[in-house]
Amino acid sequence: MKIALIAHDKKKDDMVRFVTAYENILKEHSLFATGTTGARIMEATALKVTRFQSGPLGGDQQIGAMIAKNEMDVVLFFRDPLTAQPHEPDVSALIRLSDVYSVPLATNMGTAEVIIKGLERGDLSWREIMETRNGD
Ligand SMILES: O=C(CO)COP(=O)(O)O
Repeated sequence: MKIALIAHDKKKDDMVRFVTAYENILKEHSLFATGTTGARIMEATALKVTRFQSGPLGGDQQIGAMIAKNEMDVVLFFRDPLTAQPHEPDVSALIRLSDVYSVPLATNMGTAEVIIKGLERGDLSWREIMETRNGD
């Protein structure tokens, strides 16, 4: 599965704790991240992450483009609901596209835990089945 990992600045410590706790599950998947989030994850773990631009410089849009091509299976986006973001339109666009393509999206750690446990159990394998069918 292709998984996007994104965290606003005040949520980056939470993201590092999260990926550290679930490193064994995440290492089985292809990971993508916005620039600074990806750098923090790679500093803290042995996970390999494909990094895009930093969020304010277009990283959310790059991940959005993958969603629009149905090339992203899960988005874990630890948003900071208490701080205004200069690139709020990009954040909203990413969330909107996840809904357009029915991509499982967590915007906080509680939901991310549910998704990651579902991922481990195979609850999201329908996405791979759909990809195989669409590729026919
Ligand atoms: O701003 C972000 C998402 O909207 C995250 O970007 P960085 O990971 O580069 O900090």
